[in-house]
Amino acid sequence: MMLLGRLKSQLVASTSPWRLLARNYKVTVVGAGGGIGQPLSLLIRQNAGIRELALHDINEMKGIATDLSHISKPGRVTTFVGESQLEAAVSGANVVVVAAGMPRLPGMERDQLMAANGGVAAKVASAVSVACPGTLLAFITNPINMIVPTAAEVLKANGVFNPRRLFGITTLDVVRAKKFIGTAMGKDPGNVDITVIGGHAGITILPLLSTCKPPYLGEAKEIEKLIHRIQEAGTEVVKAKAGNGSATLSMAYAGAQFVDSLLRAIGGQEGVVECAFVASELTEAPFFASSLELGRYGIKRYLEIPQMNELEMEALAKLLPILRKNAEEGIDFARKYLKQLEKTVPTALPEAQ
Ligand SMILES: NC(=O)c1ccc[n+]([C@@H]2O[C@H](COP(=O)([O-])OP(=O)(O)OC[C@H]3O[C@@H](n4cnc5c(N)ncnc54)[C@H](O)[C@@H]3O)[C@@H](O)[C@H]2O)c1
Ligand SMILES: O=C(O)C[C@H](O)C(=O)O
Repeated sequence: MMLLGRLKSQLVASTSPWRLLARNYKVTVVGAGGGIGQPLSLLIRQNAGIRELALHDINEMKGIATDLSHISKPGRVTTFVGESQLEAAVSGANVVVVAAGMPRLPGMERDQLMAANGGVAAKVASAVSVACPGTLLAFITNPINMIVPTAAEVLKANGVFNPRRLFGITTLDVVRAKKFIGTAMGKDPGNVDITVIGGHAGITILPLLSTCKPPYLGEAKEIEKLIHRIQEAGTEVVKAKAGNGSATLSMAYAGAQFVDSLLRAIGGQEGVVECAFVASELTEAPFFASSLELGRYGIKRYLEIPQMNELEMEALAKLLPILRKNAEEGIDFARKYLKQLEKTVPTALPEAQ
C-alpha cells in the first residue's frame, strides 16, 4: 500500500505542469568568478531544471566551469569572458543574476561603490537590452539603492524597460532577519515569517518586527537592538573580514533562494513571494523593496505594505527621502553614462575616400 502511494505521488509530481515546464532554463551569472559568484553558481547548479548555466566574468572562467560541470546534475555549464562576450552570455537567458563589481572595505559606505560599480550595471543593462530584453534581471551588486535605478534608466533609454522584470536582491536582509529573530525567540529561523521593506543600506533596511510571525514579544529595547543588528549586519561581516571583502557565502545562499523562486514562478508555481527592491508605486520612492508575488513573467502582484506600528511608520518616513535621493543619483549616473556612449560611438560612418 505504502509503495503504491509513493508511486502515485511520484507520478503526480512528475506529470504536474510545473514539473514539465521546469526543465529547460538558462541562467546567467555575471561576476561568476567572484566571492559571491562562485558559491552562487554552485548553489544554482543544484537546480535540475537548468539546461544551461552560463558563467560570465572579466577573468577567465574555464577552471571554475570545468569544476562545476562534473557535478551530477543535468544541463551544461558555459563560459564567457569580458565585455565582448557579455551579450552572448545573456542571450536566451530566463534569468540573469549580477554579482559583478567591487565589495566594501572596512570604513566604507555602500554608496561609495557607485563610482566603481555603476558602469558594470549599465553595461549589463545595455547587453540585456540588445541580446535578451525579456529576461528577468536581478542585481546583487552594490549599492543596490542606486544600481537598480541606473539599470532601469539604461533599459528605458533602449526602449525595453519592464518594471516587472528588474530586481535588486534584498533576500539577504530577510535571511538575516529570520536568523536573528529566530535565535532571539529560541525558534527555528526557517519558521520565522518577516517582511523587510525599504532599501538595502543602513536605515533604509526596515524589518517590520511588529508583523513577524510567530509574533516577537521582546521589549522595546530588544526590538531596537534587533532592528539595528539587521540594518548593520553587512557592516558586521565587512568588519569581521577585515579588508577581505563583504558577505559572500550568506549572500550566495540568499541569491540562490531568490533565483530558485524566480524559476519556480516562471514554471507556473503559484504563491511564490519574495521581498526585492524594484520600481514601485507603493510609496513616494520610485524604487522600493517590498513583498512581491512572482509569476511567469516576473512580478505578478505588489503586496500591500502590512499594517505598521508608529515606530515603523516613523522609520519609513525617514528612509523615503534617502531612497528618492539614491534613485536620482542612480538615474543621473545612467544619463551621464549614456551621454558618454553617444560621444564615443560615431553617429555617422566616415565618408568613403
Ligand atoms: N545585495 C546584497 O545583499 C549584497 C550582499 C553582498 C555583496 N553584495 C555586493 O556584491 C558585489 C560582489 O561582491 P563579491 O564579494 O562577490 O566581490 P568579488 O570582488 O569577490 O567578485 C566580483 C567579481 O566581479 C567580477 N567583475 C568585475 N567587473 C566585472 C564586469 N564588468 N563584468 C563581469 N564581471 C566583473 C570580478 O572579476 C570578480 O570575479 C559587491 O558589489 C558587493 O557589495 C551585495
Ligand atoms: O555590506 C555590504 O557591503 C555587502 C552587502 O550589502 C551586505 O549586506 O552584506
